[in-house]
Amino acid sequence: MACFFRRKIAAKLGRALQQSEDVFIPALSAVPVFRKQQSPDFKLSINTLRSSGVLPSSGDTQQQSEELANRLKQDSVVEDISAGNGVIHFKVNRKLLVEKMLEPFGKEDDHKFGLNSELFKTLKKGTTLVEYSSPNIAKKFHAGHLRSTIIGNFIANLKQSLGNNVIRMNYLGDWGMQFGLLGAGFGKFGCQEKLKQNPLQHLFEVYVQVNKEAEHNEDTMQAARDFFRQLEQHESEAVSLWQQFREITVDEYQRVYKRLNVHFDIYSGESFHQHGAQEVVQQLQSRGLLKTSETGAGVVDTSTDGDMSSVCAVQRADGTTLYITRDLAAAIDRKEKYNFDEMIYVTDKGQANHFNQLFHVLRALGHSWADRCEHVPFGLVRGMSTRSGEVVFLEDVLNEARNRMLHNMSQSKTTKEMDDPEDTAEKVGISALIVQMVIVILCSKCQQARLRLFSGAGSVLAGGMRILGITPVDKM
Ligand SMILES: NC(=[NH2+])NCCC[C@H](N)C(=O)O
Repeated sequence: MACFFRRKIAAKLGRALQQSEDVFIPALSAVPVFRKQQSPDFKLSINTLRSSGVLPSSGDTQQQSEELANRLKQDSVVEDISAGNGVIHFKVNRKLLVEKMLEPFGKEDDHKFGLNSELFKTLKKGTTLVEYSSPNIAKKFHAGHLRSTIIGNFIANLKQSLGNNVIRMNYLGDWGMQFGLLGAGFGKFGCQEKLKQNPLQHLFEVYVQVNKEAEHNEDTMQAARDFFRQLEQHESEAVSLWQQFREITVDEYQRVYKRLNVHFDIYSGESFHQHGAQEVVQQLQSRGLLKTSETGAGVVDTSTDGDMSSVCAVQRADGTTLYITRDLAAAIDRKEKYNFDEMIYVTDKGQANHFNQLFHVLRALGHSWADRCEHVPFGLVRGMSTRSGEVVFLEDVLNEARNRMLHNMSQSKTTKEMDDPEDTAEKVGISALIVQMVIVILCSKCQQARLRLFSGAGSVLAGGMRILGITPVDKM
């Protein structure tokens, strides 16, 4: 696409100076996007033209650029031409830019765009399990969860388009002491009516209240411990309350994920792997891999020299298992159930060490497929907030995106009258949210690979972003 515009500008220069357009191509460079909204698209270097003999090398470059710029006229391709210091700036026609960007999409079947290339045909295809989103019941759905949801879904879609059999999994934080607190707190502060009306909000409120009380009330803490013990021993009353919390949460999330066009094949969770976690500890023990730390915790040596300089704790001193122990059991269970060829975990980079340790211990247990497990980390983001305050629920973020778009539409002179502005705002607002996150990944990958942004996919997306007026909130 950049080629098309570069040629057009070169031809224009060729006509003005009565030269072959080819001599101007090396002097024309595309300006990386993301600078300023007002920045030009292409720059012509007067110095390059002087050294290649197109312009005389004597004389003032500033004057040369002004003279040349004055001889050029705007047309249907170039909408603005201006002289800078030793350069001429060109801005191309916005409508044409969009048309050119979208052109390749129209040529092929929408869903097959770019997938008919030889490279893609030779890619190995298999079963890919992608685990993403994975919020914790009764806790905040934070910015990291939102990113995981969008990036994970993007990866899953990409893998699917490439011909893999994709399993989309949500691994809920549905186990642990927080349920002891929630179980104990629900008896005091809970209300079935509110739970039905606004489940996530109500569970969160109960959780916050009971936490506050447990801070200074030992009885509450004891009640929480008791409730969690009852859960671990599968006592029916405790289990049925827990089950209700879980089901209601999953239903609610499913409803909200729909707005993002996100779905999961499986809602798994930490709760499924309590038993497996104990088994993992036993396997570690029987292989002589389980050591006892000074505090009495069960640990695995993950150091390269075998000197315990780095260890992974898998069991508390009281015999209970941890987050990572459940992850070990979950990974083994997924391999047995789905026999994946690769597994991808999408979380913020704060968990990078957790996943390194996870893969390390899996290998130590003889699971060579751990080499085909991958953690896709993304940068941590500052807390999310809406105009009405800090964000707790995914739904608030989506509503905020829609409302801001609705507001922008009402402010814009060019917005035409619409049948259903709310619906349009929903689609454009949520798309902006998604594109904004995806572009950040692509940009960071482009930069890592030292690619210029104004090339290939980067340019299409970055151009689209610029037209939509979206700026990435932060860097990866
Ligand atoms: N298999 C995993 N550990 N996945 C990530 C789970 C994320 C976790 N629930 C959290 O909110 O931090």
